[in-house]
Amino acid sequence: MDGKLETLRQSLAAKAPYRAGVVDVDPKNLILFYGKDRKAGRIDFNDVTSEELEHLASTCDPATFGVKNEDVFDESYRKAGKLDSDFFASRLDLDATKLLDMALDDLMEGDGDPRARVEAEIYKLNVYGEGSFFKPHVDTPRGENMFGSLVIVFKTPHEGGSLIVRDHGQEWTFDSAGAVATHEEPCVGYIAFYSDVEHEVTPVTKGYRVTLTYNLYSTEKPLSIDHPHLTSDAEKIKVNLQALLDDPSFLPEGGYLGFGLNRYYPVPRFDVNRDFNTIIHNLKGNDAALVAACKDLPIKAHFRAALRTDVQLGVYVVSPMFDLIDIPYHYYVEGPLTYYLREYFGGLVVNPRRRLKNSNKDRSNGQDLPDESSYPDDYDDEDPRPDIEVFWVNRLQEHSNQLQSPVLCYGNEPSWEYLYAYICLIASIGPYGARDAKWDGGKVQSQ
Ligand SMILES: O=C(O)CCC(=O)C(=O)O
Ligand SMILES: [Fe+2]
Repeated sequence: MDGKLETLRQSLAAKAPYRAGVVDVDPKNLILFYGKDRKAGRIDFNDVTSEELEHLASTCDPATFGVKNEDVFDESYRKAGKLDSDFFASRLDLDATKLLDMALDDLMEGDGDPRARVEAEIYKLNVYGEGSFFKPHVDTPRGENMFGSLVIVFKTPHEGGSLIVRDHGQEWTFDSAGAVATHEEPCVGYIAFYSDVEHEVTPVTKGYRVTLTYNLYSTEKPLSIDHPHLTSDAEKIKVNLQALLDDPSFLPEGGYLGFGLNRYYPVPRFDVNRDFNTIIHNLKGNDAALVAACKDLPIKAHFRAALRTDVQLGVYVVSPMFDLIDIPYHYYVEGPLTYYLREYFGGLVVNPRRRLKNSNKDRSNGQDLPDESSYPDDYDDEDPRPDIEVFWVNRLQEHSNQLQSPVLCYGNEPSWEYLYAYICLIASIGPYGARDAKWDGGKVQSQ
């Protein structure tokens, strides 16, 4: 059973969250117009002088960024020039370059033409002179369907200004300056990444780095999850999950499986009755593959937010959108948060950590989210009994107790409308031999 579980876990692991490269561009498309008054400037990136780049840089405003809902100017965090989209027009034709087709093939899961499901909206022009940079941040979500960001780097003489992307403890560096410098033909560098991924721009050490940023939205046509044509990743997950379900020693009486999703999803901040199941249309990468696999198996799965309300006591899974950050202070002083989550927000206690009676000693060996499902007789009566026991197939992320991780507070735009929620998938399975059982999640409403 352990071997099968490990194989399944491996197939669920997050894939690289970005795609970068260089594409040939028709030289006619490398023209940029810009200006904030009646007299517009024009730059031809096929043959650009440093005086022209200096003029473009001097037309820019100092770039600000968002810390929570405040627009902040702080050159120790972000030093760059920017132009809002009203003040420039690029002749670059994204579709003609085919770069989105290449990038999205990897980033989107599901059948059909990924390009047809994505809209790219021009966002800003940035100019990084010598000593400019942007420290680690996560792009601010501007809608539930925003799933990615795209940065285009023009071929100008410059050094430094690499994009570093960090995800699930891994780090990747894209030296866009080097990549465009060594490409003979007229070209641009590009990097597309999921917008919930942490990234930074290292200091430019020479010349001017000019970029265009785009927001990537998924359009009306989501992946056809109801009749999924399983991609090879989804097929792998399905086969591995099936093997586990076919094992008589795995949850012989049936129960709940929990899957921590790999990515964060934007949810409207103020909609407390949010049904998380709408994220199904915007799933990214292996999260989409997992859901497609579940749809193809006798598994009833539902999205929930997981909040670790008290490090000692375990996890609450709440149904509607719930903004932990905005919980009034008196909730904490008048009673345990768990009570409110349970009474008012449809929260369920999941696998509280075990403590010995009359002792604060933690029996779970420091494991935050224990997999075992037995409750011993010496269970501390003051700890809440679980509403449901969940077998976590893969562990929830470290920061699952916060709907926003610290780095998520640094965005590229102040916004309080959407926030990235950490969502998990809770699935019910029947006993061995009859896995096709009905969802029976206690207070969890089936959708
Ligand atoms: O200009 C770049 O390379 C990236 C800029 C960025 O990360 C942003 O504007 O959010
Ligand atoms: Fe960014």
